[in-house]
Amino acid sequence: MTKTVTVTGAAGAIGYAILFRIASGQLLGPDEKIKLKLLEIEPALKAAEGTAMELHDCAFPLLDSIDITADANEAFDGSNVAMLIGARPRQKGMERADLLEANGAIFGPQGQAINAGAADDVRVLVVGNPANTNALIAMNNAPDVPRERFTAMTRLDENRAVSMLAQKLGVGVEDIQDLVVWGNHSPSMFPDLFNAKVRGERAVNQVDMDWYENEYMPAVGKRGAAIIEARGASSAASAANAAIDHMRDWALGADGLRSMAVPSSGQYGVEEGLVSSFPVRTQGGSYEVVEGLEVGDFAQSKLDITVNELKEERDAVKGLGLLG
Ligand SMILES: NC(=O)C1=CN([C@@H]2O[C@H](COP(=O)(O)OP(=O)(O)OC[C@H]3O[C@@H](n4cnc5c(N)ncnc54)[C@H](O)[C@@H]3O)[C@@H](O)[C@H]2O)C=CC1
Ligand SMILES: O=C([O-])CC(=O)C(=O)O
Repeated sequence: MTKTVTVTGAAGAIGYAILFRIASGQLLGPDEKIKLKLLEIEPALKAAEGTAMELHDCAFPLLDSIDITADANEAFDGSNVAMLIGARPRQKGMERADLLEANGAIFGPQGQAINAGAADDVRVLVVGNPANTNALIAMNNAPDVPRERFTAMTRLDENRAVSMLAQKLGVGVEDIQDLVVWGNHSPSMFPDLFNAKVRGERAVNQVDMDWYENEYMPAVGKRGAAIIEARGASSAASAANAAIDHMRDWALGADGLRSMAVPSSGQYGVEEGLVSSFPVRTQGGSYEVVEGLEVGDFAQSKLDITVNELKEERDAVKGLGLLG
């Protein structure tokens, strides 16, 4: 079988880190041939061509073809997997509303192009920030695509949370299960140690609450900023890795609870339609939000903060007329 995988922002840092992994079979497994469609803005097309040359030079047996375009309709035509990575970064002096508007101008038309031409089984992952709200915009501009096909990435936050907890407790990352991050991909996100387990035991019982709230939560939430501070550029290889994890688990299934930002149908009191990170289980090419997990007063208060932020972002883009 052959699948069409569209990658936007293909000439960017995450694009460079993800394309080789996709073409080598790490996204959809060893039996799926890949047609790559790379979407870039005009000035970056040449750089995307350079990356395509290197992809050819790897002689990946699974790589069927590479198309490069600045036309969203062409890029999403027949797309089975759409990785929306390219976005407008915040620049100096840019207000939050300007950033939302600039990204609306990208994710609105991309949603329309997905609506017009993607394959019936298209699965969309938005990585470009603000990821949850960009996914909301794309979803609202694609009325014929089932809403649950639009997701945003909080897997990097989950992976960071797992790694930091493993280091704190001196255990392996494989000893930690079901560590889910809720809400927005922003410093307000909530890494949930109440439902997470370390070697089968409740994680929250193995840490100090003061460390959890005042060290761990901010460290997970602000890890992106810490990487920018250290590297002089935002996370790229780890973001690409998380995007592969997200999409592979969705397409091929995985054990345990995972974090995915998906449109709410009202679970856990999160307003319907908001794209919020939830605990999900993936199986057979689909995911479901796992209901009935413990959400005590502490967790609820943190969830309220991050979901309120999502509502504010939603109201802002709605006010700008970006929701179709
Ligand atoms: N959700 C998450 O956990 C994470 C999200 N990010 C976000 O991912 C995005 C990409 O990051 P990088 O690759 O490091 O940025 P980058 O600036 O290196 O690359 C972005 C690329 O997108 C392209 N682009 C801009 N507008 C486009 C459009 N309309 N269509 C197609 N391509 C377009 C640019 O030309 C550029 O090549 C950023 O918004 C970043 O904040 C980064 C890390 C983690
Ligand atoms: O802050 C950024 O631009 C990058 C990001 O989302 C992260 O590393 O979590």
